[in-house]
Amino acid sequence: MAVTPKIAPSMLSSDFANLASEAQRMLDFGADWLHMDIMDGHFVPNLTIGAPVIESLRKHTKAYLDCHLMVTNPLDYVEPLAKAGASGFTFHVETLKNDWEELIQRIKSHGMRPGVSVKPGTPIEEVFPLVEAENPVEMVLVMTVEPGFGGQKFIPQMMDKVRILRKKYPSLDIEVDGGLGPSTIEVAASAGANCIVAGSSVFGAPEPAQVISLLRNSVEKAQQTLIQ
Ligand SMILES: O=C(CO)[C@H](O)[C@H](O)COP(=O)(O)O
Ligand SMILES: [Fe+2]
Repeated sequence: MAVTPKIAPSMLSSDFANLASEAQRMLDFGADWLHMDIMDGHFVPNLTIGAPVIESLRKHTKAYLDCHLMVTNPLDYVEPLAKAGASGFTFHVETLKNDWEELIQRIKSHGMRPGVSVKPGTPIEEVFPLVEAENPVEMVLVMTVEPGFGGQKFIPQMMDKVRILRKKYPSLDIEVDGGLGPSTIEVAASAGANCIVAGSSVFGAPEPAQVISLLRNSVEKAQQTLIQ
C-alpha cells in the first residue's frame, strides 16, 4: 500500500499572536496537517506552547494537529493534550526508559495517533521495537536538525535513517522535520519520507502555496518510483 503525502507547516514559524488566522492561511494554501512544536525548556533549550494553546486553536479549526513533544516527561502531557484536542502525539525515544508500551497505550486510549521521534544523534534501531510492537506507533519522525529551534540547516546524513525505515516498513508514515524546503525536499522524498514538516521555508516564502504544492509533488513523484 502506498503512503500518502502529508504536508505539515510548522506553526513555530507563524505569528503566535495570530495563530488561528495563520493556521487557516496554511490550510487555505493546501496544508494537510498543522505541526505544533511543544517544548518544555528542559528536553530542549527552548520553551514554546502547551495544551492551553492547542485548546484555543482547536476552537478555530478541525484540522489534524500534529503535535511534536520535545518534553522530558511525555506521559504527563497525554491527558491535557487529548482534552485540548490534539490529533497526533509524537514523543521522543530519548525520553523513554522502559515505559513506552504504557505511553503508546495511553495515547491511543485518549484518541490520539502515536508517533516516535529520534534526534540526529540517536540510532534509528532504537525505534524498531516501537514500530514492531503488538500495539505500535503509527509514525516515525526523523529529526533533520537538533530539536529546539526553527530555521536551522537540514542534516543530509539523516537520510540514511529514512532509507532504512522505508525499506523495512513500506507502509509506515515517515516524517522529516527541520530545514525542509524546495532545496532539500528531493533528497528527503527520494529516501522515502512522506510526511514533511516545513516552517521557515513555507512561512518565509512570498507564495507559501507554491512551496506546499512543490513539497507535495516531490513526495508523490518519489513514492511512485519507490513502489515500482
Ligand atoms: O521541531 C522543530 C524544531 O525542533 C520544528 O518543527 C522545525 O525546526 C521546523 O522548522 P524549520 O522548517 O524552519 O526547520
Ligand atoms: Fe517539530
